[in-house]
Amino acid sequence: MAMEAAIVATMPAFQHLKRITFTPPYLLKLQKLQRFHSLASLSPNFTQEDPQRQRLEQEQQNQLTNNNTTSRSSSSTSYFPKRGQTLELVCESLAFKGKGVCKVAETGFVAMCDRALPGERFIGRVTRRKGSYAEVTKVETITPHWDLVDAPCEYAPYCGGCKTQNLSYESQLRAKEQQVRELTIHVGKFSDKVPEFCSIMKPIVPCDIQFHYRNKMEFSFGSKKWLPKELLGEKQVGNEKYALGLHAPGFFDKVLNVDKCLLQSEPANMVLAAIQDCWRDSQFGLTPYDVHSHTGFLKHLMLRTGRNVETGLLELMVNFVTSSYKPELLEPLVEKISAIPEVVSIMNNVNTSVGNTSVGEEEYTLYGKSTITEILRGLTFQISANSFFQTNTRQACEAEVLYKLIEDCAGLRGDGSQIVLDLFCGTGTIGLTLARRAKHVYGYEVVPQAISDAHRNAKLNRISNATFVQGDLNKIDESFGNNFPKPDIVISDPNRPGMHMKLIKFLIKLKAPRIVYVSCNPATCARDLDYLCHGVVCEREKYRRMLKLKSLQPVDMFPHTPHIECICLLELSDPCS
Ligand SMILES: C[S@@+](CC[C@H](N)C(=O)[O-])C[C@H]1O[C@@H](n2cnc3c(N)ncnc32)[C@H](O)[C@@H]1O
Repeated sequence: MAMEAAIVATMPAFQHLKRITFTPPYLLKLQKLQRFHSLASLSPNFTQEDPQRQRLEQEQQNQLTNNNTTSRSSSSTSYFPKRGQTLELVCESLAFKGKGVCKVAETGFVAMCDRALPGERFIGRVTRRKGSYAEVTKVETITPHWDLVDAPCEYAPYCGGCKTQNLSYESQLRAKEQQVRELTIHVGKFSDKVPEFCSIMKPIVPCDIQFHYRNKMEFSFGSKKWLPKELLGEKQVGNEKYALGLHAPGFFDKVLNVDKCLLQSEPANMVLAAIQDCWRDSQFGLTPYDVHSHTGFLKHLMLRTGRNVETGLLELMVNFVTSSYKPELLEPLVEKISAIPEVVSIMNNVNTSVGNTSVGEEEYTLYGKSTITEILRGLTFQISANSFFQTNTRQACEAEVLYKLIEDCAGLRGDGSQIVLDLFCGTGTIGLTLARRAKHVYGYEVVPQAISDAHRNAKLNRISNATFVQGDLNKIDESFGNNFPKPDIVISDPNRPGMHMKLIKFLIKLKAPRIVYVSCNPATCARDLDYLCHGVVCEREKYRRMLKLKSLQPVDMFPHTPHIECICLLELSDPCS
């Protein structure tokens, strides 16, 4: 096995990649016409040349175009509004990243608009052409969307996090379910005309609490405060233009200052308020990092909430990401926040790069311990600053919805005879919860800290039948698989870009009886399901269909945001092959 210790997951280009399935001539024509236009980037991790991304973008574009042409007159094909033109639009549904899919009433012309919600009639201004549709910004609402509710958060109209807070929760769920269904049909190429489709597509599982569910929030320090239009004329002097909060949508260099976030825990809000109260005080000499001049000290503030295993009470990790190691500068902040009883850990990640990442090259403990704990399906997990842990405590840990569904899909017999391969294992949460019923679990993950956490978590829970290996699953070679026995069950839980073609090829060739694909991006999920279930041709080799989609279960892990989690069960179509 040649797994490299590279930390950065990249998506190298694939030459020779094409689908086995037949493309009808009208689509080929359409694709030719649209070759130079592409849909909004799905993920910053994709490179421009990546055929996997290009194909997904093309499919999504076709999806929009196809849906569009079936419900409108032919006049729209020649119609294209100019940049800057205003249009009266009606939003019909929500698409990827929560953008509203909107139409011009007379022509059926499609425009995508951020923050447009289903049912809303509005005036939009064309900002750019994207293939066969336009991107617009909202100028004025004529009639509001259906199922309008008051957004409890004062920042909701501006903040990029909660885009649908003023849409009733039932409507949010409907929109998410519809989006998963559409992507599965149009990108995943699964027919909704076959009788089994209804039993495959499960209704979305709601989250029974819609606020204070996030156990991790990352805020940015910025040298330019983002202001709403009505306050733009106000003069800001000295440190008043500094901000700590969330990036305003579309502005990498402007930060919306926030004093609290309704998605995080109350103690996390206390910490945020305490820092807001003093960090601009000129006597401390603290400066936010400026993304243009690359000067300044404070980059990010990460707040993680866990639970004390003995008492069940909340415990908090505060992580300052700075551009250099100067602990004396952080001392006044450390003194203030360590007085909050829930704060058990204050960390400092030092990141000297000019990039925006919050993972430091060096990590220091400024106060207390270097990890916090959480309880999940009866096991204790220690989580360090940079390790992944499911962000919705309620759905993952308290109500145990997500992990119970994964366990049910894995369907382990429980006689201790089966091998589990846990791809993208993070701190080992899925693998360790399954280890109790398995013979052995093999986990793979790129972040070294997460692998140390996984080892520590196995030990902590007295689990000895689990092996965790650090490596980049985007860079596997032919020898991957030689170091573990053939698995009976594969769990794959990648982050938003989905699986690399190398891994997809490996999984098709592996012929494991069961794959549980856990995804936080229904677009890349649909693409990967298509590859796994319908086959691909890659580097002139054919990888034929081997797997059958048995169930697809959306779970709402992120109320008020556009994100959707899905658990998919795939089984070998012919176990004897
Ligand atoms: C969605 S998380 C899932 C973690 C874990 N399964 C859980 O439920 O806690 C995705 C994980 O994949 C890891 N990852 C991302 N890219 C990777 C790559 N190229 N190779 C291996 N692991 C990767 C991330 O560090 C992260 O821990």
